[in-house]
Amino acid sequence: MKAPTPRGLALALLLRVEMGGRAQHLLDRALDRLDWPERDKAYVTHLVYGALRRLRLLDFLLEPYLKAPGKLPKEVRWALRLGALEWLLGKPDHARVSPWVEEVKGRHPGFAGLVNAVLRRLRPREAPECVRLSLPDWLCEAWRGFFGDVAFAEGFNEPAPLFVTAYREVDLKPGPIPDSYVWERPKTDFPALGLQPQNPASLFAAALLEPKPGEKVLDLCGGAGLKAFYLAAKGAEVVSYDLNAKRQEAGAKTARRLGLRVAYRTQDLREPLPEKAKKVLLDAPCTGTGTFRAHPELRYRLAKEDPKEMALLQLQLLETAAQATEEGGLLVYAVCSLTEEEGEGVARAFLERHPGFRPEPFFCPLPVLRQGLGVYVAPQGGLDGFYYLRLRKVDSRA
Ligand SMILES: C[S@@+](CC[C@H](N)C(=O)[O-])C[C@H]1O[C@@H](n2cnc3c(N)ncnc32)[C@H](O)[C@@H]1O
Repeated sequence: MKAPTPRGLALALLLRVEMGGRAQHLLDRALDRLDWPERDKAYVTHLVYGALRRLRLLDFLLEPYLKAPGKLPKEVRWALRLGALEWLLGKPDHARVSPWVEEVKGRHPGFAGLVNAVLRRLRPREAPECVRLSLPDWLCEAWRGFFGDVAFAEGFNEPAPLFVTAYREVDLKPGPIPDSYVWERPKTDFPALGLQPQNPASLFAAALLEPKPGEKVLDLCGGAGLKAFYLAAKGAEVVSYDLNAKRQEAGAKTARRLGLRVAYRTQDLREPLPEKAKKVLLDAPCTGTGTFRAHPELRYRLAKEDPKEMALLQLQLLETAAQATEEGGLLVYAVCSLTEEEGEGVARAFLERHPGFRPEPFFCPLPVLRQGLGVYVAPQGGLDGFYYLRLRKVDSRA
């Protein structure tokens, strides 16, 4: 069988994303197995992420030249989108058109002429803002209403630096908060170097608990325990709870490799916990609208009702977290989402029912998109969008 070209691999991966796969996972798996030069791997990544991040805009640019784009063979449609992406990014015709025509010739020869003609005819076209940002209209409008402006979403289209949290002394470029660094080499066996890939906005949720040596901390919805690693490294005694035992097993392995002690317990957190602590972190499941940079396909899969539905689960989990917080203690609620419902909406509903908790102010060293009861972090400079609410339990009777 003919070895795939980087363009051919990008086409194949995009077809799999269209069938429901996750781009990041598919790319990692495919590229790990290939001994291609880094340049070629980076090109595949650039094409896959680029096409998904600008999908609505690419379809808008192609629209005047295609009668029924939905009826084209899927590979032809992706080849057109990728050719349009390279046009948008300023690649000259001679380096852009014939390579995509060749890819199509090998798969659907009858469409090679069409691809050639369309890619040569592309012209600038003024797109509405939500199309330019490749956001679904419902989310774009909700963001415009809540944040006043949606321009921040352009941050999702920036290339993502790879951030790592360091559990050893390292000589790397510092990230935007302590313990966070930028990894500028090819991916590697990170735990062997005392490193854990982690977005600084995610790390900051754990830092907000200000963990002290010997303190007991509950890490709720801890998943593999990425935030638990940080808390344990600061000397806290961490118990990490999650529903997903498989994720926890993988986390326990990484914790051992990093030389950190984390206790894992598997439980559905809609049920009360058997223990309490002065410090509790709830990193709740969410719609992930702050992670469109790393997961560009997610935006096309969400429905308008999802944030509201997710907020109901988040409130239930926050109830468990509140009960597990000792009087005088700190409770941090975090989500990697930027919707009103999952952030301020949850905060308002929770505080109405729990007058014994009050928001505990904090300084946010990351770019702030909006501040209310909690803080929304802007997805800028490679940061994921996040919402944090820090609460103090002042009276356990109320
Ligand atoms: C945002 S992720 C957590 C990421 C993790 N804290 C980290 O830093 O890597 C949300 C987690 O909530 C867990 N989860 C969802 N519903 C749950 C439930 N009812 N009870 C316990 N965990 C749940 C998921 O398994 C997932 O690991």
